[in-house]
Amino acid sequence: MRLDEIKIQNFRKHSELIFSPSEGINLIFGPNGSGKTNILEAIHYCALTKGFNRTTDRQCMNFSAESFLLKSLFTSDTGCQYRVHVDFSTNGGKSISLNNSQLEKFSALIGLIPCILFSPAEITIVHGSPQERRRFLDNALCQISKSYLEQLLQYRRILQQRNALLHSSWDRSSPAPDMNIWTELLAESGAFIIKERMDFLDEFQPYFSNAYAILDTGEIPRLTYRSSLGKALVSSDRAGIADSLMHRFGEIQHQEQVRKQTLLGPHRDEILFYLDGSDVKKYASQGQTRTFLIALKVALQRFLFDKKGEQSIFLLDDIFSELDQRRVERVLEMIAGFGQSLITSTEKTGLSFLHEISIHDMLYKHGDPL
Ligand SMILES: Nc1ncnc2c1ncn2[C@@H]1O[C@H](COP(=O)(O)OP(=O)(O)OP(=O)(O)O)[C@@H](O)[C@H]1O
Repeated sequence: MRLDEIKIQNFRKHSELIFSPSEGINLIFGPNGSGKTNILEAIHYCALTKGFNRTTDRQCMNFSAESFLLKSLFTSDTGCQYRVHVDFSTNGGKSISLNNSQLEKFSALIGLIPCILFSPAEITIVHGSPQERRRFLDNALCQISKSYLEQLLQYRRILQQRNALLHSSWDRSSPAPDMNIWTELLAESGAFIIKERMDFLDEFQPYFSNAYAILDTGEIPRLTYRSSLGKALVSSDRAGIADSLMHRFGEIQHQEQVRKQTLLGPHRDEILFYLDGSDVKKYASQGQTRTFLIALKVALQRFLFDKKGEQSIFLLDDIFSELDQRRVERVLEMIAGFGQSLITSTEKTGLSFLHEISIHDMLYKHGDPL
């Protein structure tokens, strides 16, 4: 997949900007605060329907505007063209269209335009709460599999219903009458998610070990899934996981009624990151942590390609300040010739294999309306 063009109107710092990146590695350079990251975020919006981290649509709207508009054109490796328009206004909310058809569900876009982000803020994947690591895993899986995305949305709906039921049941000595139905639905949907996540980590591990070994030698990295079922998870097939969940829900029924929330399931699971057997979150240096993160992302690029047969667009924010020169060179070697990448930097590098473009040359001046 490659981005042919993006037109940006009233998004973050940019009132009007046009950018037509080349194939290969594009380096966007400009001074601090000139809006380079804002451009990557706009591309992220068009590919994955939202900005970075947990920013809201409103935060992305230019301070002096009432709306923003992003118009993008992507071409797949097989030559299919996708025109994605994202429109947000304070009155009308957000709408997204694909090839001029309004999307009823934004999730329909997920997976169509594979896109991977590496940014300094993403360090929360390693240092943040378990939720951040689950999000990394879910985002990767949702780009690979539509059924995973649908099941995840379904699971969230069931969880919400079950929690509402736990919350509303006034009689704590016995469960609400239809609680069992919701528990069964949750166990079934949860088992699907747990199984997919465990399979993903098994398959992804060699990709990750390879990428890490290219960036840093010596340590052995490992990714492990820790289910909230703990030792109660006795089987790794889907039906077995569902049985284990049902059994355990029976055991913790009283606890759940007292705490009024669902205490078990993929929303409580954890992904652990290790280097030579030590927890990365607790023991790794800053440099090791960043290397771990970039290895995760580069590995994901290869993994998505093998799964989907489509190259991902790689957005790399600020790698020059995040990694030392040797690691940056290795990353560039790994991504060169492998799809389209967009990198931000305050300086030109002069490297011949990069397409270097100043942010000032993208600012819209005169001509056709955006
Ligand atoms: N909603 C918004 N409206 C207007 N300006 C905004 C908005 N959100 C962020 N900005 C401005 O965008 C600028 C930051 O842009 P960005 O992070 O893209 O810069 P950058 O070129 O990547 O900088 P650096 O090199 O320091 O990483 C800041 O000046 C910030 O005030």
